[in-house]
Amino acid sequence: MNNGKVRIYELSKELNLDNKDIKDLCEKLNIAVKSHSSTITESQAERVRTAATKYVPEKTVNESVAHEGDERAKDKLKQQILAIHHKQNLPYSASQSSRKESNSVLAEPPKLLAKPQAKSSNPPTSLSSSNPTQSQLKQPPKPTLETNSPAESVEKTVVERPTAAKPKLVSPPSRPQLVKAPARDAQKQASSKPVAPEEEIASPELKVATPEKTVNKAKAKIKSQPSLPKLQRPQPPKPVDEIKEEVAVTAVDEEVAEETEEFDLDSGVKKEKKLKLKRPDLPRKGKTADWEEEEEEESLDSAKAGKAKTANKAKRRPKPLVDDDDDDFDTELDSSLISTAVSLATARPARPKSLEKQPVAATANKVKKPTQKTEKAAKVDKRDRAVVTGPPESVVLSHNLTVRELADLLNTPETDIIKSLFFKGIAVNITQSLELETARAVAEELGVKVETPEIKSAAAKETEMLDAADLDNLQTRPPVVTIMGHVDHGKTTLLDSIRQSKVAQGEAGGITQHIGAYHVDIEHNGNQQQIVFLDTPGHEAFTAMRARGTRVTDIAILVVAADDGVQPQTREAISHAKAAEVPIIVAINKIDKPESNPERIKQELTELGLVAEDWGGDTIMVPVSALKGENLDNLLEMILLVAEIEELSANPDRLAKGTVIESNLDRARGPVATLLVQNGTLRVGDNIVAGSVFGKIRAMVGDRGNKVEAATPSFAVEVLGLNDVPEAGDEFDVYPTEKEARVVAEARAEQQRDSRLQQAMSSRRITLSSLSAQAQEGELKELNLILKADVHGSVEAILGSLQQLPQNEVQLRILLAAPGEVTETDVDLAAASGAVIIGFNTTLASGSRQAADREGVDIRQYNIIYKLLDDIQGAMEGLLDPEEVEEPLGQAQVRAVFPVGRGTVAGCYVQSGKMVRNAQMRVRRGNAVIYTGVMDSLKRVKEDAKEVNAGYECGIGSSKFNDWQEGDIIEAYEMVFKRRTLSVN
Ligand SMILES: Nc1nc2c(ncn2[C@@H]2O[C@H](COP(=O)(O)OP(=O)(O)OP(=O)(O)O)[C@@H](O)[C@H]2O)c(=O)[nH]1
Repeated sequence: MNNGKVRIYELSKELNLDNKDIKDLCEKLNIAVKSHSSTITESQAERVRTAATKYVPEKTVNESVAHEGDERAKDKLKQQILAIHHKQNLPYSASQSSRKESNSVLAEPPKLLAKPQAKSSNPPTSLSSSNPTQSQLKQPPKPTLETNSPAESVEKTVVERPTAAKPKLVSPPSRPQLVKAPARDAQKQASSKPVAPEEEIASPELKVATPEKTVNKAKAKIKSQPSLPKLQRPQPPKPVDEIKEEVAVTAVDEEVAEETEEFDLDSGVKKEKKLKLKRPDLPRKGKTADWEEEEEEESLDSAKAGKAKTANKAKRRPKPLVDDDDDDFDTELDSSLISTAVSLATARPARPKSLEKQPVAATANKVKKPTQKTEKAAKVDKRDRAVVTGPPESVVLSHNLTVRELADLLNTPETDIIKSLFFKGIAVNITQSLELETARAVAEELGVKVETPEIKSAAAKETEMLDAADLDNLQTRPPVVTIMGHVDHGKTTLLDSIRQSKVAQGEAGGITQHIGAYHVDIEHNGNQQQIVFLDTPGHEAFTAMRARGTRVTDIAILVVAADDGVQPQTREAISHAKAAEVPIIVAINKIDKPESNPERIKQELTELGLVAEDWGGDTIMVPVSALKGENLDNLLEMILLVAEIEELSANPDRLAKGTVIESNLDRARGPVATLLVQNGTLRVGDNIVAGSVFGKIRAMVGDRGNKVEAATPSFAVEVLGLNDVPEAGDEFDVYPTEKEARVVAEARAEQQRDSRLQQAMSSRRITLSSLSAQAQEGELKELNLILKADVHGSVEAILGSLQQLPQNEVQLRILLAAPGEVTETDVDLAAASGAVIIGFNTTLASGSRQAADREGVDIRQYNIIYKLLDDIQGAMEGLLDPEEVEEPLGQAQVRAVFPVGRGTVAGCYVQSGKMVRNAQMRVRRGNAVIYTGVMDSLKRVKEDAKEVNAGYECGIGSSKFNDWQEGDIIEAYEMVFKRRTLSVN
């Protein structure tokens, strides 16, 4: 209804008659109408309604509907015919014209294809069921909803599987899930949104190939499945204002119309209004002006439809939805309708991946080249949507994704993302994969909050080392044990004691610096058994390494000093072991000390969930003295006992695989790595790939410096022959042939290079851009560093610690961090970038010292991490601008005021400190400061004085202040510059 005017087609629906019938009636009643979209007055409409009660429509039943053989409601058929007529008309004629126009015959079928889907997805049951009006209303104005619609359309299509009986080709797909989630919430609600499985999305492609077949299939399916149209009812309405706005901008015309129709169908309310949004589906002759423009477009579109119906649609899309009943939008119904449109617009990403799987794309494949028009139209479409919707508030990023996927996720045109990356110095194309960090940077730049799924503890065992094939040939293997615990609780001493050697004595600063692996032979139950110990460092900076140690370990020994109790790293060790689901044995150490209190330790551990066996729990706790070697046998017994329970096994008769425990570049021997064999047997001559490093094992060295020919499961060996230094923590595999191994290594190296480059570029650019504002304000300082250390583990640990330093005012830039000697190249880099070189436990290659002297490069060498960190922090503080602070000098009281010339002088008594000529002074009267300025003159008796100390009288004057009063207090002070320390805020 519309300003007292009624359109013919509205009336036809209202009266459940064909437009033609209404036109006939009008003719009989002498009411002039041109077409179904013509309007008549309400009174004329009333006459038509009256006449219609007696009117018997001359209807011919369309064959295609007749096929359906649904004789249940003949009057319904009328509507169905109408619907089918419309539905098929458009695509058919479009494809016809396309055939005539071009050879791209395949361009059209997708629409047919899309239709059956759309149909099937929508609630057609209602069409064939009891409500004729509904069936009529269900006819979609255009079948091309999917053609240029992105993912959601596809999803929707798939989700809403064919359910109904007949008019499947007609019904537009409904989008209940889209309606639910207005744009910004779309991402958040992703989980609740039905997602079409890939294969289902792909199904349209298959159908494209054989449209008729598909249609038949769809029909068959539809017939066999009674449907539930009600389930697809549009969801909660959106605020009207918002709706209006979005509709006006996006003009999601046809989709809106279709949605509207569906809503009408289901709700049975306000159908006229919605129908107005709908494109009329009858042949258009003598249309009213309202329709002419669109009609014209449509004919044009039809003429080119063979290329892409989507193009037509997209072309029309920007056109605002102008209808004479705009003012009707404030109805509840229309709100719902628009909310559908909004969801479509917002939930639809710019160009979803799934778009490729849609009919059009599928067709494009066949036609070789998709029509430019389609693409262009799709772009226009995207732009429109982007304008309207914008990115969501937050997204969840869990893995690398392509530019296109990111664009989808962020609801942002791909071009914007490409542009953003370009400005970060990263040139990408739409299909290029982006690192998680890069994607995060882009998202954050768009103001989108990025959430990452909880990061799995580094300690978690990630890879199963056993394959199914190994199960037939499993043999017991020694347990791999990690000793963990707080600094100085006696880990190294314990291991040392067990090994009967003095490992602890050789350590710099008394701290274990990197993982070592040691084998211990023990007699157990009359058999010689072995335990492999991984010695992990205790300093908290080595958390990452400790986590890694846990990842390869079978049993964790938690050392707790009985005289110290549970400490932060004790807790941390427990959480690592728990994350890796590794059984824990507690060694309560230092029981030889008089102040030791094992029971207190048990109590503290109970609070952390480790309850001793003798306290009724299931955690084995063994009191030991590592220093005195007390009770160590018991501890080892317990380890073997737990190992037995764990049934540790591996298959030694296969090519080895395992984990790199440690690695470094040895000047004499080249890259060296300590490998823990976790399955199979590692042999000299094996072709190995560790991470992305290829190697042919030249030699293997055991933990006692002995040459080893083969290393069976659970054994750790140092290997030589790698062509580079692998990363500690990398897994390694042996390949049957060198060629195979090389190919794998090269592929991985390539991948890593790309990823590193991208990461480096993005982080660098991001740092620069995010810091540029501060730099402009002169607040930002940078300290460039080059870090060289003995092994990877140390590099990681130092980097981890450096990250902890506050960097809000001075930014640390690590230009290079790698294991190895400090080389001349490092010096060159430092000279070029004004960096300081930090060497940790490493030496200087020949020539680098001279180069450093020549270039004026500072090389600092350390072997204790605390010292290194202190120095770096000091250097950073040195870069801070000194702080200007007030330093009080003294206080004086005005006892008398003397006129001198034109001014006055205050006769004072210095109460504390001293008064200093030309110092700053503050004059207080009561609580108020009445003057702040410089003490221009200071006299002692009548003589000028530089300073007057406490307990003396003096005269104080200022050229700018004469208003002295008895009782005033003068505070003298000076401003001094003080070196600042780094603060967290
Ligand atoms: N009295 C006594 N002292 C011990 C015992 N075990 C270790 N210590 C002493 O405790 C100190 C630290 O021992 P370490 O073995 O270096 O401790 P750690 O846990 O390996 O230390 P980090 O490597 O720094 O993590 C040394 O002085 C040891 O002699 C023990 O059972 N009894």
